[in-house]
Amino acid sequence: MNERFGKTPELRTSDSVQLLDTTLRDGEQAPGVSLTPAQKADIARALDRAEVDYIEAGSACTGPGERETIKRVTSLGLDATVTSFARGVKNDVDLALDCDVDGITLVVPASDRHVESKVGTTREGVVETTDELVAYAKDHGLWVEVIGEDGSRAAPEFLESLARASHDAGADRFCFADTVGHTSPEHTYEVVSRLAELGPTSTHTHDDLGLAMANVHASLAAGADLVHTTVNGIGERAGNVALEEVAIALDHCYDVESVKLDELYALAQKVAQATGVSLPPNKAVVGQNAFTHESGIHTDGTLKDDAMYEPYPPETVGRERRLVLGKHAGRAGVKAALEEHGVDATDEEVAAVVERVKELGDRGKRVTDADLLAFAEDVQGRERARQVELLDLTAASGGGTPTASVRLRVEGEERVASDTGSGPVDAAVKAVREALGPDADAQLDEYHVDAITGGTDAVVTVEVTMSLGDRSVTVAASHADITRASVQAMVDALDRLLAPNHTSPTPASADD
Ligand SMILES: CC(=O)SCCNC(=O)CCNC(=O)[C@H](O)C(C)(C)COP(=O)(O)OP(=O)(O)OC[C@H]1O[C@@H](n2cnc3c(N)ncnc32)[C@H](O)[C@@H]1OP(=O)(O)O
Repeated sequence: MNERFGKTPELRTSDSVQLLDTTLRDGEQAPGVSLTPAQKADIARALDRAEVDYIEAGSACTGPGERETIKRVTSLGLDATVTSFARGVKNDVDLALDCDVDGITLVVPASDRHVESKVGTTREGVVETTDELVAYAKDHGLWVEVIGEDGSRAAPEFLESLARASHDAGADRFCFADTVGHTSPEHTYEVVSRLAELGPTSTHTHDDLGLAMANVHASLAAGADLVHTTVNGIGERAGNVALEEVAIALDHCYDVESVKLDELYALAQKVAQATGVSLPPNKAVVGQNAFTHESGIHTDGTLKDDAMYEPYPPETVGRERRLVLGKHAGRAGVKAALEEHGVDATDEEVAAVVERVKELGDRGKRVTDADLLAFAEDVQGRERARQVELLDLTAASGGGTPTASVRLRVEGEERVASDTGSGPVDAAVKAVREALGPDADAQLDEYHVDAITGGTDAVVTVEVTMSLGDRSVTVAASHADITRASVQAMVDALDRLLAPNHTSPTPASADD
């Protein structure tokens, strides 16, 4: 817990908070997202590994395909309680039952807009249907949470009578839903306080005003003890509150355990990959920059004390700290980066490398390990024979199987190889590996493509991070041909990794 910050605030947050993750239902409702049965099963397993209490696997009413997918999740034998969304319609409950779920989130209209204009009923009609369907679902052995849809725009007294009717009919809990993400923490606190008097209360928040997290904490302070989340905050429109943010905030600020924190990063990456919704670099907890330090003052402070510029250690959430270089770099960071690559440098040499790093950074460029090492070689007047050089590359795709051939010079000897792949880049990368044989036993840890200019004639920059043993190197290459840029970056990274690691400081000259 955060001893560094002293006293835990006296909020009425329950000692135990459960999470219902709805990535597979509300998360999948994000425009353009559709998960295959295998992807849903894979994400469900990862959520279960993280010990999420409830997994909403989908909406059984959507169609036969979705029902097959939900069945696939329910057949996994997970520890989590697996639920399906159901409208206030008996057939939806039956369809959920067909999928062998453990429970349902029964969504009934709560605001007059939803009651009258959408569903075309009355408040009394909603209470009556809720009463019948909760009793029906409970009779069939389901865990039932009633969600009053658009609850934040509903009349609080009606929401209370709906919650009371739900509990009276046997519902396990009632959920306050800020369906359109429009409300304030104060309103949330007031309404949830009233609902929590009536029975177990959950909260479902959306981020349209950027208040999803604030409203979660207002709900918890008001007595709610279950939070609906999605991984990476994906969901309808601006999305839902993010699982990883709720979990770390509960742990860090209130010492409340909800899920296994060290599973969060792997989970976030899995969901980003499956949904195609990439993680913004500045995303809390799981964004690329969340534990990356570039500015000199921060890097220097972090090198002196890990906690200097971090709220909690990255390992807590399954991550590692990164120190990178750019226009804000200082001597301490550059010296540490050089040492990491086995380069000893005098203070004067470090200062000269810092100057080069800043010049490159000023031009808006990312400063890679390869750039740093090239600056150091230049400043120290070292000539370095390349270990691996790309002499020629031919790649063909479109129509037949993508194929690529490469000609490399490896330690003075020419080597040629060709291979096929899922695309020209894959084929070329395989051909490089083939040409290098066991020498290329390096891992490709990260591969990132950026189009620098717009249009189909764009120059692309490919940045790769490769590692061999305990050495890792980041290299970028730019070219109008993405295959060429990819292979060049990979060859340059291998060239660095295969080079002898240690250099000595330049002997001080008589003039020094
Ligand atoms: C808060 C949320 O996130 S809501 C969840 C959103 N999820 C989904 O929409 C799941 C995917 N949806 C679907 O596949 C389809 O919309 C279906 C199969 C559910 C329904 O399809 P259709 O019968 O063609 O209806 P359609 O989508 O046009 O309209 C939705 C219907 O649900 C009704 N409905 C909406 N909410 C509720 C509710 N809480 N309780 C009861 N009925 C509801 C609407 O009144 C409308 O009924 P109507 O056709 O009689 O006016």
